[in-house]
Amino acid sequence: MISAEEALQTILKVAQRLPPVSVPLHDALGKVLAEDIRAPDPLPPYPASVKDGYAVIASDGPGEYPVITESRAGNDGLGVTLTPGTAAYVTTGGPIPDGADAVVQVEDTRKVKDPSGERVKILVQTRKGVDIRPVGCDIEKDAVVLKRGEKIGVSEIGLLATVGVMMVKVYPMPMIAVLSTGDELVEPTTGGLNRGEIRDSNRAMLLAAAIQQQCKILDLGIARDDKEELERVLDRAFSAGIHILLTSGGVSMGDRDFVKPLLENRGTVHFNKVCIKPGKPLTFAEIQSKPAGNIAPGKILAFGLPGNPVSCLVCFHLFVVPAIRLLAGCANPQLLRVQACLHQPIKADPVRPEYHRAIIRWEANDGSGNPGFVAESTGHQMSSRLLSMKSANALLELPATGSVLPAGTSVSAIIISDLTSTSSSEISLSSGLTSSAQRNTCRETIAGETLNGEFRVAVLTVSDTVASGAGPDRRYGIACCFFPSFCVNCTEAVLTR
Ligand SMILES: Nc1nc2c(c(=O)[nH]1)N[C@H]1C(S)=C(S)[C@@H](COP(=O)(O)OP(=O)(O)OC[C@H]3O[C@@H](n4cnc5c(N)ncnc54)[C@H](O)[C@@H]3O)O[C@H]1N2
Ligand code: MOO
Repeated sequence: MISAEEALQTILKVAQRLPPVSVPLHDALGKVLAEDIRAPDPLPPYPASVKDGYAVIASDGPGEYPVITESRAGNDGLGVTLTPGTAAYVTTGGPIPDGADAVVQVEDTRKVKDPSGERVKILVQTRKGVDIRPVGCDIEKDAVVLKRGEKIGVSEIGLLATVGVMMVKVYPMPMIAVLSTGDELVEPTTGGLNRGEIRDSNRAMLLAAAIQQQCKILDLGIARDDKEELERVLDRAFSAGIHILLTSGGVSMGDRDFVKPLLENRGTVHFNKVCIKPGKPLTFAEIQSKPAGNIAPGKILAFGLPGNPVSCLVCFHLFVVPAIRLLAGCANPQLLRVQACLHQPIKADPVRPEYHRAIIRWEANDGSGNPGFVAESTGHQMSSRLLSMKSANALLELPATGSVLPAGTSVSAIIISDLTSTSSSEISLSSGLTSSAQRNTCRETIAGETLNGEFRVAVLTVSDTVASGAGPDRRYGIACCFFPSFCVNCTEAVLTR
């Protein structure tokens, strides 16, 4: 049996980045950039005011001056040059008129009533350059603002909008096909179960896990423990343009465990047992797909996941997630690890390194007197008990010592989900709320319409500079914050002036 590390290295050696594609800015969120992005122009493109106030000539000093122009955006004040003894009104981000070399914020000035024209009293002495953003001070012309291999998050979307990139070259997310195998399996919609039947949980779970990783999915349903049926379903999947195949069940020692022999027959099986608990019978194969219709041939990574639901999901996290990341262009496909102190004693397995399901949260005192992560076991760890996976956000890596690790022991924890949902601050805050229903449901009335359990966010850019085309609009970045998948609702919610 190979180790988890050897298994992962084998998978990562076989996996290859998918060829890049160009996608609209909206679809780039969460993907990995396949090109360097340069700024075509400097930001700001003109010397811009940092404050609402008055552009002045610093050496003029305090005193009363005529306001000869206003510069708010675009062409305002164009062609007007400040001469000694004059000032210009400017707003934050507005272009600094020629001749001016400093800005005095409005709080340090007083408007002077004068029927012959607008005048201002400058109350303070300023210095050359104060409250002016020189050309290119945020981004220099031709600077590389984003590099190939960087993941596109919300701020990266803002940067792409800033430099005017609306079609982005990215690595696509893989297409994953999911098949459950087993004569005992029935659809989750089945009401009463007959003897020997269980509802198929793995397929719904794996499809959800693939969606969570932003992958495209193909649901292959349930295949009976029948060699011909399995061959039929899988051969169809192999020519459907998929990049990853996930089967669950039928990889152990049963007389009808047909998945392994079929993968052997169709491609190269790299390993079929890993020394881990749970997940021992994990099988990994490489299949070369044949061209079909307009689908080009390619390499398919086939994972024969164990049927036990926990083993199946743990293997997905440990091996499939890094493979997805590599295919999707991630420079570092490895999983995130942190150290966490055990909340209670845990007995380690004597033979196989264990991936113990736990909920970790940040505590002001992790037991050592210092702040840190504390890991609480999800209870009984049998690989059929899916409840041991519920709410788990980490897999504790316990070496196969067979001994009891006392409470307070610091162990490595692989992060498998968002940590924010179990932060200790949230727990103490929510205890002050009257009911969980109040916490989870947003009731809002907009123009007489009641929206239950759904937020609608409208994003509007209010800026003369942006409206005149003189500055970049970063509303895409804000919309992405609210809608991680930048869905259709989002684009509907983005308004322009
Ligand atoms: N003689 C041996 N038997 C077993 C060994 C072994 O080394 N020698 N390994 C055990 C380990 S470890 C695991 S894990 C399981 C994995 O077996 P399979 O991958 O062949 O899976 P099945 O036998 O088909 O099913 C196992 C278990 O999981 C349930 N299951 C299967 N698919 C689903 C599904 N889609 N949704 C919900 N539950 C599912 C199934 O009913 C079984 O209870 O093998 C051990 N045996
Ligand atoms: O490896 Mo199995 O997944 O222990 O139950």
